[in-house]
Amino acid sequence: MYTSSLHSRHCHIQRGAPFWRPLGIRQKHTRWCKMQRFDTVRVFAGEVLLEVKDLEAKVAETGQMILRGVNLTVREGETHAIMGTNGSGKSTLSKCLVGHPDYEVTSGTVTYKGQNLLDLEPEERARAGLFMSFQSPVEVPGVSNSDFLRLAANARRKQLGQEELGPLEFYGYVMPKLAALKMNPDFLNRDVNANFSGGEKKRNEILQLSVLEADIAVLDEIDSGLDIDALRDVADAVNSLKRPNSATLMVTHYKRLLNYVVPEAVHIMEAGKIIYSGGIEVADILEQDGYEGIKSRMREEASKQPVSA
Ligand SMILES: Nc1ncnc2c1ncn2[C@@H]1O[C@H](COP(=O)(O)OP(=O)(O)OP(=O)(O)O)[C@@H](O)[C@H]1O
Repeated sequence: MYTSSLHSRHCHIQRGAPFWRPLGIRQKHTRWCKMQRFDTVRVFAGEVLLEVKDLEAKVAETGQMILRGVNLTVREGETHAIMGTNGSGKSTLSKCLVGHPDYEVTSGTVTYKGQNLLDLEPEERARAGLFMSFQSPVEVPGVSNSDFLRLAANARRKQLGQEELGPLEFYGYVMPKLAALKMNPDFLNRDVNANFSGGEKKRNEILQLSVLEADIAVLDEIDSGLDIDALRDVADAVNSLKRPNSATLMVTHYKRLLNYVVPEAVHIMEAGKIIYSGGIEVADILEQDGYEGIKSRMREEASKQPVSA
């Protein structure tokens, strides 16, 4: 267990708890925690990895506005889940983060490890440790998975100042990763995603994440189309790839993924904005009462807010 998760337990504040308990693990974090009034969102010590502020974006071709002011802060060691109705903009947000050319950011900022992410080309973002798994990964006939993965891994290693891997060295590097993901080594010889089943494509996405050793993994519906065993394998793999200084941002419709990859924060998107955030209980409300349950919780909380003079 790493420090941040240990600390998160100490920092898990229940509504009505009389006082903060001094924690003494990391003074800086303690001070930061004391400034916050969190309910059940767990708080971590890590530095801010990704900060999205007032992000607005449109479809480049049609000009249709999709994101209408997204705010999100992700710290090292955290896992966040983004949920929301179909068409609310979850995938668009993910794709804007990786610089997908279909979208144009019209205002707002995205800071990643202190630098302006929006200034970077998509491949620079990937080399800097930002990874996105797509809902429908593309097939690349004629390019073997091993060549593709080795090229991607070497680009990232170069960025990190590490030695590039030759074909044999790469084999030694990737085999334990395949084993950890319970993937057949045949995956390496097949063309990228070509004729892969839906579940195989999802596993292949996670293999890419594992090979790239990304610092922030944006996983768009990584659970869709998986049977229960595959869901567990993929979730185990995602958990095993977490590091104290990395973070995971998962888009999902279903609580079942969050039973395995437990997030510190769950955000609800609607009409291009995050309208509500909380802890895992948000996913529970959604599962039990749907989006009306979230709205009713929002109304309840609003009614408890003191009316300003
Ligand atoms: N490239 C595009 N061209 C045209 N419209 C788009 C494009 N990308 C997204 N949209 C539109 O933007 C809206 C948001 O789409 P997005 O895929 O981000 O939603 P989502 O929340 O991920 O939905 P789902 O849960 O169904 O995957 C939708 O109305 C969609 O039709």
